[in-house]
Amino acid sequence: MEIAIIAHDGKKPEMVSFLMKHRVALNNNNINLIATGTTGKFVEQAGLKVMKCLSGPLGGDAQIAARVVEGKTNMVFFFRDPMGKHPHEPDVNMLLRLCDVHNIPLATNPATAEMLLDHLK
Ligand SMILES: O=C(CO)COP(=O)(O)O
Repeated sequence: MEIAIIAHDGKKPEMVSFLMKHRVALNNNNINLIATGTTGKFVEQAGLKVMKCLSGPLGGDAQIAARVVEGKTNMVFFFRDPMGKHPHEPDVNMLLRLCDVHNIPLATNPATAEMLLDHLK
């Protein structure tokens, strides 16, 4: 199973600590992580294996949206910063919309992501 992980800058530390907390569940369920570029770097530095796309503003959200459409990504954890403005907001909205179009579970905060992971156990 493939889970896409994306975090805006203000949420990257939260994403890393979320993944570290759940690394055993991620391993046990054979989950492959894919991430936007900078989120992926943070996660790699924490010692986890992750496939990296381009950075979000350079099209990383769009690359992940394409994987959702193609049926390659099964779940998306997108920790958005509700306080921030982002130049690539249209890409972000496209990804969220396509998750709904294709009925792909989407968590925009750690509490929801935890519930989705619990469901896999
Ligand atoms: O901007 C993002 C999502 O919209 C995240 O991209 P990065 O992981 O490259 O910072």
